[in-house]
Amino acid sequence: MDNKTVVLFTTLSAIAAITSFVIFQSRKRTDGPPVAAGAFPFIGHALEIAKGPLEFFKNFFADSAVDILEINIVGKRGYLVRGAENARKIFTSAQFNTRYSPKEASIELGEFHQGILLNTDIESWKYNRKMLVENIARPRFIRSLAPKINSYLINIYPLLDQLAETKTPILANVMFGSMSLDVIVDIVLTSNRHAAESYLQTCIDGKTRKTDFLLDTVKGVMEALSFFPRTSPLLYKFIPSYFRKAEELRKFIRDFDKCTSDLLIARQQQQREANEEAASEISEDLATGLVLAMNSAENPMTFNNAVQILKAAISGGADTSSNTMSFLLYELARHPEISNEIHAEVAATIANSEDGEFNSENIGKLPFLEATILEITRLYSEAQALAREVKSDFVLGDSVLQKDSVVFVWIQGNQVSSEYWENPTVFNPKRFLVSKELGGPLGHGFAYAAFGHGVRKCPGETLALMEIKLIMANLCLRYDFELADPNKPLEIKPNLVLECGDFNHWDEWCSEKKKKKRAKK
Ligand code: HEM
Repeated sequence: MDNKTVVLFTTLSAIAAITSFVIFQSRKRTDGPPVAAGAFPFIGHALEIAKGPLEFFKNFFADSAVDILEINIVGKRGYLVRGAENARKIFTSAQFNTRYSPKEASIELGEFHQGILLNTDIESWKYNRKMLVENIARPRFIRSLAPKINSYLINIYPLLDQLAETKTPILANVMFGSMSLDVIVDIVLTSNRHAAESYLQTCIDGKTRKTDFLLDTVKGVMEALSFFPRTSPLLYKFIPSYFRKAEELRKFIRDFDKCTSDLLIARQQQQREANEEAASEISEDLATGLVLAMNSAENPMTFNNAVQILKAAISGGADTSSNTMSFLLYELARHPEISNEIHAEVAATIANSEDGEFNSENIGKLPFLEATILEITRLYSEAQALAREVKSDFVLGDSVLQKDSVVFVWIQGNQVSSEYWENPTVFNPKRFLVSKELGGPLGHGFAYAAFGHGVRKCPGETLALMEIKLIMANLCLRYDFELADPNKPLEIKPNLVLECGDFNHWDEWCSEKKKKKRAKK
């Protein structure tokens, strides 16, 4: 074992597991930009089990002399790996095409040999992923987003205007949570939900927010995706509180299955009944693409596959985009100079647009906004570490990752490491304006991998970047943001994805006066 590799064996006794999980449940990060891992299957488990030596873990990774940390949990060998070069080697090797997920967890989540995210069966994963990508990453599909999102936002502005007028605080994470689910459901199903409108209306009326079945279900599913892979089955089989939690989460999984199945059945019915003209009108979304694939004469897609793909798109696309926009808004509220620069860029672009709207062309001409979005995904990476199975012995630096182990690439560690970034914890979008032609994810080198890389990289990356750009361009054009309580620390919850907590938010939208001044410019 060389000096770049440290071995730490943690023996998992039942007591340690129980203690660690209680700690896991109760821990919330409240400090600034996150620096430690805590998300994605298993890594949270690993770190929480080692709660005692947690500082020890952190220190290893703060010390750039340590690149590979070996751990042993429940008899499974694992490695936590940092460093851009190590990330490159793992992401670009053909053997790392399976994300690790304990079998019991995959079964609980309905992802065992089906689905996309935690599917370890290569054949069905490849098929489902290909069908998803063929639908949601097509240039035509991406182009169709601008009019959809513009018309969705039209109903939101009058409400935001009222809130700005009265300086009523709203919760950004609730607004973006609702908005991003509304948008993804519209994108995949052309179905109009109005959850964000309804939330903003309750803020105006001073009432309590109504519950939203789909939003709560998707949130529950995200929690289940975090809970089952991290929790020993011994706990949720035999300890009453865990048993109850597991039952509660299973209900969300069943509800989500039922809900997506019903939506697909409805779309099949709609497709059957529609005449040709009407059918072509609803053919731009994912659900229709799936129904067409099910009807295909050659190798038709099964209903189950279609449901899995729909579920992957809705669950994969809701929380990630929502948290990213919430973190972005938080930083914009703290950095008005950046918010103003984005405003100037979007205002100049819109001034040249004939209809005064963003479209698939002019939205591509916002380099500063794009850089700001990448910077926020660097500082607040939705996935903290990416897990891959090691299928055969793999030489990494001076070490050998052993066959049948699991390796976690600590992307957040790389993304805030001073080895790769100047003033790494400072929010500075300008660093993404300079193309260093470093290769790797989005051309910014392997120290940045917020959407992953390689065969398992995020299939929704283009869609997400377009969606966030459209929403943020429109909001930055119209409003300024301010924190209700600038002294309140940002609450970050490392669940499956990095969740943005409440930050009693932007109470002051731009005043009428400021809006008019901006409009004149
Ligand atoms: C800001 C938004 C988003 C972020 C930061 C994000 C990030 C990620 C990351 C880091 C991964 C793991 C990649 C890897 O292991 O190499 C992933 C996987 C995935 N994402 Fe996203 N994502 C976002 C939006 C979306 C959207 C909009 C969709 C769907 C429409 C989506 C669907 C998926 C799916 C299905 C996977 C699993 C892919 C596989 O295992 O083959 N994501 N995402």
